[in-house]
Amino acid sequence: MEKREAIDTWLDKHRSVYTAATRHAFVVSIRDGSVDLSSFRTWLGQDYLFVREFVPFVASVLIRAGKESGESSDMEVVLGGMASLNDEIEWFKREGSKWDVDFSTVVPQKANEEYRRFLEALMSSEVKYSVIMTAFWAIEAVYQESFAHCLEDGNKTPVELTGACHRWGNDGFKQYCSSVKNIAERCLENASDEALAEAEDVLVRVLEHEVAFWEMSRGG
Ligand SMILES: Cc1ncc(CN)c(N)n1
Repeated sequence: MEKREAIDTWLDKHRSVYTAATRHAFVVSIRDGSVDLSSFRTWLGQDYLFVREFVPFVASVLIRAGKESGESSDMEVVLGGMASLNDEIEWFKREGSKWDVDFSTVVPQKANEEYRRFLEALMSSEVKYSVIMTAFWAIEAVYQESFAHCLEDGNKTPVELTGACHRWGNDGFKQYCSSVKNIAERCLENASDEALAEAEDVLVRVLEHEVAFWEMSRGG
């Protein structure tokens, strides 16, 4: 296998789960305007909790990028992601008021808890840098691909939801995801067969968690 293209090779191999994660019925319903607003509110509350758990995960990626990468630009890319998470949390708070979602009363649902436990396990120092970077890319890329789809030509996305779509569907976020992917690909190029197998497994598991997260938002 051409290691440089590991991620794209895996995406081809696991195309059905990748499509399930990036073209989920919940996302498609935003794009075609049929979205159930109570599902959107559920997603908003649950994702706010997720993002708060995601911050320590990204902090651990940042530390690893600073210590292990050998490339100073890795740390800058992750730091950019950290800065946008700060804005994201402020955005969630504004949206919570707008949609009347009181985050202090939101209880994490099973899919959210399971995703959190998965993130915690990835924060272990035992997990290889190439594996954690692959996971990090996949988590961000699913949102980028999903919400960009809601902004593509022919969309009927309700105007009050376009803010969410622009948050992850904008070109700057796409560029950031591409930078994270380049880091992951560079690491995978030099990875052992064992690390490659772990990275592929983690990639699929991220996609499965993302599908479960959308399902949960729809009340599934
Ligand atoms: C579930 C989930 N996955 C990814 C992201 C993008 N940081 C998010 N906000 N929520």
